[in-house]
Amino acid sequence: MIQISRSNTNIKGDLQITGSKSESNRLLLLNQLFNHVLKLENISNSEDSQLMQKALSNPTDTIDIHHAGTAMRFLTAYYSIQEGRIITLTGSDRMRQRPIGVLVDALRNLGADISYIENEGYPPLKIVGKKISNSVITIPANVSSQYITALMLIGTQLENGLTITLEGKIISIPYIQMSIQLLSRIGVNAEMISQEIKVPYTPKIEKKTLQVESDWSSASYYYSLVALSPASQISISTYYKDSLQGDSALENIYKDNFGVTSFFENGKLTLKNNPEFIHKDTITLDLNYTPDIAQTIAATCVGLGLKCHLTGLETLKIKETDRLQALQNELTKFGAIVVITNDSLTIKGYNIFEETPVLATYNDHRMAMCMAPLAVKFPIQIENEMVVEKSYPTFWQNWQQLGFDIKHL
Ligand SMILES: O=C(O)C1=C[C@@H](OP(=O)(O)O)[C@@H](O)[C@H](O)C1
Ligand SMILES: C=C(OP(=O)(O)O)C(=O)O
Repeated sequence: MIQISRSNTNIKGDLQITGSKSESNRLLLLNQLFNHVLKLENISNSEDSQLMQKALSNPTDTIDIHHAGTAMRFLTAYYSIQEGRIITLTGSDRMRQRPIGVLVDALRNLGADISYIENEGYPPLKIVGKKISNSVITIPANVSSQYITALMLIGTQLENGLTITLEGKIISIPYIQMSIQLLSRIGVNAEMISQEIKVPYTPKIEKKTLQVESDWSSASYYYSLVALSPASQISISTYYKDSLQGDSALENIYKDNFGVTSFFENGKLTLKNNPEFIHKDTITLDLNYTPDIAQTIAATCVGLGLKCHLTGLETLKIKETDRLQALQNELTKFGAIVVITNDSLTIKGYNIFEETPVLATYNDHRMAMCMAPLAVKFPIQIENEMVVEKSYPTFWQNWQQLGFDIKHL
């Protein structure tokens, strides 16, 4: 457990943030599918990307991808088409509670041989790799976009390509668009028209060097910190205004709601607080396109004592933890009156709270990181702080660089 505090809000800093784990895990898998012709720069040093890399070079028949959702979903599709390999694909206790039935059903309909080792619909899986010849599939799009990306990535290898029809509400759309754009960058002309995605069979791609942009979800913690710190200015690299990552919506969300201005110059993103900004009484946002920054935004509201009504959060229950329940539990420790439903979180007001809240992290990196900015307001304690490794292993070092006092208790 750590205690994190600081004595002033005059925060200045210049940090290098690791590559996007979403871009990295897609490109690592694509590189494997295309015989390593891609040279990948600024690959994420996150635990999830390391697990992906290790899995892809692991010749054994049992692969444990721990908490890494993208790795679990993308590798399920990948091993399904590895002819002659039989794999047990497993993960952490939490991964065994994160549903995968929608993807398994789709792959089975394409002809894959996958069975459940313990509970129907959940990892661990036994996957018998085989040649898949079907090329048309319909899949519900309202549970996780990762299932759709997983199918798109292997679609490049199917001899008739793959046409995916999306059923129902499409959630986390920017992650599907990221997959289309990355495929396009390596020369695969995938397209999405309305509820249909087409991925052409692509036997081979050209050699190419690709630079992974730094992780925008990780940038959210600096947006929050600057929002809470009147005299602050923080620069983070390497980010571009024109991003593949949906969480780059942070630029507008924090400008319009919290008075944080973003300046882009030569890959450096500088965040400045506007002390004249007049906050709304209640922040209202639909975060369906950006589920991974919901925790950050809720915590920013608490730091500023603002009410909020955040919607589009139906996927939060099946992430690293039930994030809606976890947020309610933890934000209440700051006096927030929090109401949650299946897909929303509302802060209705505040009670007085006791000093130095002790915050639980639920094996969820983002529960630790979203709370850290609140330490500019009051000292906080965070349990199991190393959960951050899942996406951002140097998080606490970076906060020390910014002048935060971090004591191990
Ligand atoms: O494709 C991806 O890289 C991701 C998609 C999103 O998941 P869902 O589609 O399950 O919302 C997001 O929350 C996750 O962190 C990464
Ligand atoms: C939901 C996340 O990751 P995953 O689903 O890949 O485990 C996340 O990083 O917030």
